[in-house]
Amino acid sequence: MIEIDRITRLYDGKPAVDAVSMTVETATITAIVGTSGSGKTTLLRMINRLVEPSSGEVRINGEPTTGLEKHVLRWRIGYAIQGHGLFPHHTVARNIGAVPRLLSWPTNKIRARVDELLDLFSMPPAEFRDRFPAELSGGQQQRVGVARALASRPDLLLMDEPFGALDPIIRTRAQEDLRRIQRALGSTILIVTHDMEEAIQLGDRVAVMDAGRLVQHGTPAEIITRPATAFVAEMVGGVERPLRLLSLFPVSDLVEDGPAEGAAIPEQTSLRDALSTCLWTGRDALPVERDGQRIGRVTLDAIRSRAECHA
Ligand SMILES: Nc1ncnc2c1ncn2[C@@H]1O[C@H](COP(=O)(O)OP(=O)(O)OP(=O)(O)O)[C@@H](O)[C@H]1O
Repeated sequence: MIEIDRITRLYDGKPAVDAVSMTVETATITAIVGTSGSGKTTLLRMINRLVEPSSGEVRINGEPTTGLEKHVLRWRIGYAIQGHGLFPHHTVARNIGAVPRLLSWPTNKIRARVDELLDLFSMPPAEFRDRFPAELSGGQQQRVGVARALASRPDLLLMDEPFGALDPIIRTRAQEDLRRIQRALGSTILIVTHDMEEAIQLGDRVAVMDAGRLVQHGTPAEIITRPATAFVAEMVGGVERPLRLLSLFPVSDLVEDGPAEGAAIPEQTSLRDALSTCLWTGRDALPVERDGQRIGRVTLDAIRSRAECHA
């Protein structure tokens, strides 16, 4: 568990981050979202002490970060940034194994960890281990950057706009990969983004920053249905709120008995995609299946009631 306790950073007497407190549970993703200049990067960098707090403290599993040497802290906290920051003259394997090597892991353990991570990121080790960063696509470089940050099994992974440079299709893939890998490894991740869509897709919790303050911290559904301030409501976006809400839930939440015509959809389909299918095919109910077996239906009416944000 990571506890951020009334952490503040002043520049020229003015707070860039103003008494922010937040608890991050182990094995979850928290997305910090806010407009430019709201203090997201400063908050993130105070956690690994790239920026020293003016006041307040951060505790990792109960231990204040001020009690740890900075280099030890950097090993325990992975850091991935936009533009990946790979060493250009080192192979993929050396890049990923950089921190484990500093920690004097045995060579075979480093190699096994590098291969495990490359497999998880869908980059076959035999093909990619010995390449140099310049021989990779932008998306592959970004994956190696994240793999490197995860290599030593850090207590926490900090990510600052890691997908900012990727085109929209690769970006969606990268988000899905991160979610899958985070679940597989049980990693604890704090990710900074200015994109609310990314925050609600990726975060178990979303933390909204405005002018250095944490204005709301909750589940994506809470942020969408009960925005704490006008600023949060604006960030979530008026007309898109119902669709964003529907994207968070699978069809299995609303399965009921009853007739429905046409092709079935899998139960893990999002309600947003089910709505699109209803509208696109002109049906007001869709059969739902699990492992190829029909388990019931979902209706347009049920989807519509779930989409109500009560704004
Ligand atoms: N080293 C510094 N010296 C003076 N002011 C700074 C410094 N670093 C950040 N600031 C100020 O602190 C505020 C928060 O900056 P920060 O980079 O944390 O915001 P951000 O939310 O990450 O923005 P962006 O999305 O544009 O990166 C800004 O007003 C910025 O100008």
